[in-house]
Amino acid sequence: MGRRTGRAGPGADGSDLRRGLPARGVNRPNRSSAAPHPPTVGQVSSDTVGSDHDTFDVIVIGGGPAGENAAHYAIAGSDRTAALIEHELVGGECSYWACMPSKALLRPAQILGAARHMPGVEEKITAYGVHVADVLARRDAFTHRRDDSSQVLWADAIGIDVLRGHARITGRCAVSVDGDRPRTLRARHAVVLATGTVATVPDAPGLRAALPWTSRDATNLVEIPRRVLLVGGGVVACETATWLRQLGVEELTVVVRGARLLPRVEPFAAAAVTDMFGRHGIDVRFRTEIRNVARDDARDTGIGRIHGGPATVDLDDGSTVEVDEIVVAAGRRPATEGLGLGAVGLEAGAATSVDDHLNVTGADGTWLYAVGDVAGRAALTHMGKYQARVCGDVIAARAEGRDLDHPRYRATADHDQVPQVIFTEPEIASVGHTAASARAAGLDVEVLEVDLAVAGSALARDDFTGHAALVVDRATDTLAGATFAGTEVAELVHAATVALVGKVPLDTLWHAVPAYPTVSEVWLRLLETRRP
Ligand SMILES: Cc1cc2nc3c(=O)[nH]c(=O)nc-3n(C[C@H](O)[C@H](O)[C@H](O)COP(=O)(O)OP(=O)(O)OC[C@H]3O[C@@H](n4cnc5c(N)ncnc54)[C@H](O)[C@@H]3O)c2cc1C
Ligand SMILES: NC(=O)c1ccc[n+]([C@@H]2O[C@H](COP(=O)([O-])OP(=O)(O)OC[C@H]3O[C@@H](n4cnc5c(N)ncnc54)[C@H](O)[C@@H]3O)[C@@H](O)[C@H]2O)c1
Repeated sequence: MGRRTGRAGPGADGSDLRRGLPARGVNRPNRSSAAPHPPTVGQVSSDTVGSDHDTFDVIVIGGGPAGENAAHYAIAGSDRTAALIEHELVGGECSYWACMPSKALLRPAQILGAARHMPGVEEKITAYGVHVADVLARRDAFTHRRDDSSQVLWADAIGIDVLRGHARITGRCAVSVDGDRPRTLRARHAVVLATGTVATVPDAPGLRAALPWTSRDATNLVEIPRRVLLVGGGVVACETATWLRQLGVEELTVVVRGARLLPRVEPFAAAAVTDMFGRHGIDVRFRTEIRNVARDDARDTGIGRIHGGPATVDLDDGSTVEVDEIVVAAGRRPATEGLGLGAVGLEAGAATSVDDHLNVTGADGTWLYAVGDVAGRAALTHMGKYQARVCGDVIAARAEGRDLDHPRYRATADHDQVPQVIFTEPEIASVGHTAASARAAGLDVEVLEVDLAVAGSALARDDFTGHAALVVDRATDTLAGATFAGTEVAELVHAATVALVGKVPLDTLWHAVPAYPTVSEVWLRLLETRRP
């Protein structure tokens, strides 16, 4: 594809310029036959997927949410060209294997839970659980059954060339791509690493040979094992335990190396999830690791299918558990293996770090950037897309000779302003510091805490419970962090993010009056705790 002019200018986010296309994947999927069908703009042909141009203004390696947005922002409103190189599916981990399928699996049981606690509705559904086949079908609709053609269509429509194959840096501004048509590309302005992370499997004897599930199997499950051993106590492990139990896993044992679940959230929030696991009969073993795994009949039966016969797992608490599947959720490592970092003086296969312009530290000059999980900051889709927007804007500014003396050219939100929602039962929505991390960072903080019990929460559903905490920096009387743990609290966190990023003093927040009767009235209760 050659140079183009007159493209749409940058919007607030990559998604809003997918004009005329069904929003999907990391943004909003085209998920039912009722959804609009893509118009016949920019038909993708084999010529488009792999053009003959070898020089691009910008080369992005990795077509996940971060890579897509970086490419988009770097060229939007200009005649610059971009290549987006992807060795699997355009849309990345988030669209097919992580955020989208996992949240699609979790939501139906949440709705059922709400209905079960709503007089006038509960009488109709008490006896029923989720309909597993329909839940899996809805999940498949959200992941487009791992067909990325509409993502490619979007890229093509806005002037990004999608190249299929594994990319490797071969020198400054030089990238080779293997695949059907191996070629070497050159970048005029920038190369962006957006390769994400891959799941790690601990080195316990017999574990790898047992072919355990990783998060890819758990999010794309097609068979529901009756007995599962889940390894890990982080976000992936806790969300996975939630949907496995909801979908009918009968015996679920969670092996946690540390002393608690979710070590990076407020202790009260982690304790609420632990309590809920207990109530659902999930057996959580803290300070425990796998000592040995034996599985005679391990077979690669495919993603989300049970990988052979029963496995016998010896744990270092002296117990033995027999299960039908093992799920490993024990963390991830940056996808930098075989990426050629060694060719430009960086450590081959190692993690990268970046400065606030998203330039890779240790690289010679400003041509090499990293965004998303591989950048080593917050491993979250929204933060990767944010970094990508900053990175794309920086590339554009440098290409056009503009100076970078403007806040939009620095990824400052990566520092202590990161929001996250953990979609467990209860949900945990947080931004910024916990009380402990604030104190560890040297802040003098006051913590305001209340239970989530206002008219809005009582009206929302009969079993609404939760707890909220604001971490207040005494020096500025502004928020350093906020955590909400409770029923459907996800949407509460953005108000906290705005207050934190905007450095709104608490005296000013008093005048931000929450509407009645909404769950947001918890803000009033929190501020009331400070009244003399
Ligand atoms: C189970 C699970 C659930 C999650 N849920 C959430 C959630 O609810 N909310 C949230 O914010 N985050 C969530 N995350 C995290 C989220 O998935 C990541 O933060 C996000 O996918 C990172 O985007 P990325 O573009 O940096 O990388 P990725 O999405 O991993 O994309 C990287 C792409 O690069 C490609 N690639 C890698 N190396 C090469 C190469 N050498 N050549 C060509 N292509 C290459 C890969 O194939 C991939 O498509 C979840 C993660 C998991 C595992
Ligand atoms: N809703 C969301 O925002 C969401 C959902 C899923 C994942 N994510 C993000 O994806 C990233 C990856 O999440 P994750 O949960 O895979 O990683 P993680 O690093 O957060 O958690 C991994 C856990 O596994 C444990 N562990 C490691 N080795 C072990 C072993 N040998 N035995 C037992 N336990 C072991 C660790 O102690 C840790 O608690 C995180 O940044 C997370 O925030 C976000």
